[in-house]
Amino acid sequence: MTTPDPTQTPVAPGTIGVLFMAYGGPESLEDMPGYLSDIRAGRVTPASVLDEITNNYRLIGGKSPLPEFTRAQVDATMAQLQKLGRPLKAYIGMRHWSPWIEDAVRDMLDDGIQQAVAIVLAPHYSSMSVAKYQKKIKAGLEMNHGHIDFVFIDDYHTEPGYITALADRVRQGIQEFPEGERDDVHVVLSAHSLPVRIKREGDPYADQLMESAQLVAKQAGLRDDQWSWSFQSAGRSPEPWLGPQLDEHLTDLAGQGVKKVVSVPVGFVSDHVEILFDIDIAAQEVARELGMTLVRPPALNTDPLFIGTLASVIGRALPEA
Ligand SMILES: C=CC1=C(C)c2cc3[nH]c(cc4nc(cc5[nH]c(cc1n2)c(C)c5CCC(=O)O)C(CCC(=O)O)=C4C)c(C)c3C=C
Ligand SMILES: [Fe+2]
Ligand SMILES: [Fe+2]
Repeated sequence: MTTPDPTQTPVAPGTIGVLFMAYGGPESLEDMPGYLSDIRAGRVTPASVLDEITNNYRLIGGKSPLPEFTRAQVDATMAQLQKLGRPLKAYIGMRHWSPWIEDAVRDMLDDGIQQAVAIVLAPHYSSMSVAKYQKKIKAGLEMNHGHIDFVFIDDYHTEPGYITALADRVRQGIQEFPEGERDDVHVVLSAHSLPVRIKREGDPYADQLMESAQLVAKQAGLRDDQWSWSFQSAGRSPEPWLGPQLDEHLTDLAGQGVKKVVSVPVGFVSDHVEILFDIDIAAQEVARELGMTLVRPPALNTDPLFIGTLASVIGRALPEA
């Protein structure tokens, strides 16, 4: 066995780290108590909530597909970035499960990375989402007594490739209905809810979502009365969360005579429980009970336009050569 030379860094000098961060997801049902404990910041998860969420994951295959989609998105984005001819190395860090952001930062320090770009696989900024990922990077640096010059990408919610990819999804969803019925289809754009208090605190999240939604609707050529906004997947805490929630919203739409719905979540960039359970199972059931047909086109995942967006945003954030 060879002893590693401590003076030899494993990456070429000048290599820039690209840290991709995502929410993280359980790899098996046994992970659920630990995963929920991290999301709930150590607060005990009531048994009924643990059972309910574990069952939701059971219904989508017993694990989260998010880690695999994240890896595929990272590989595809790095393949695009390679064309720039710059020395880059990708790292993946999750906020709520392994591989943890703090561990990715330690790996970067071990590799001798001095400059890096950090991006969250979530296009909209909030103090309760993107800011928390960035805080974890800082914690990782402190924990390991290291320094890396990070460029933080805060948001990319108006990027043309991202908007076009979503507008394509909207059109794809509408085309699932017979030609003569398409004028009656109503599009519901949505994103993860957050507690209402973020609005009082001046958080840009809700405004950024609305900007994305308006751009998508315009690009998809929707009439103003042909689309609407809804939040989804509110957490189980007693404080008020941003609404309307998807189930209430579908009920309202049904009351207005809407029978055909296309659901496009604009805040999520890959398939995970908030889409596969909250929309494909829970919202579908509500729609069925209301006599509606609900179509949910595929998530962005490795859509080339979305991957091109990630590569372009990261490329622009790279430090000067
Ligand atoms: C913009 C903010 C959030 C995004 C995006 C988000 C994505 C996301 N969430 C889950 C799974 C769960 N989230 C849960 C709670 C929860 N989520 C957010 C915010 C975002 N989540 C908050 C503020 C909270 C509440 C935390 C708390 O302190 O209670 C939970 C726990 C159960 C619950 O409260 O519903 C789960 C599970 C995934 C998979 C996901 C994907 C990107
Ligand atoms: Fe969450
Ligand atoms: Fe959630």
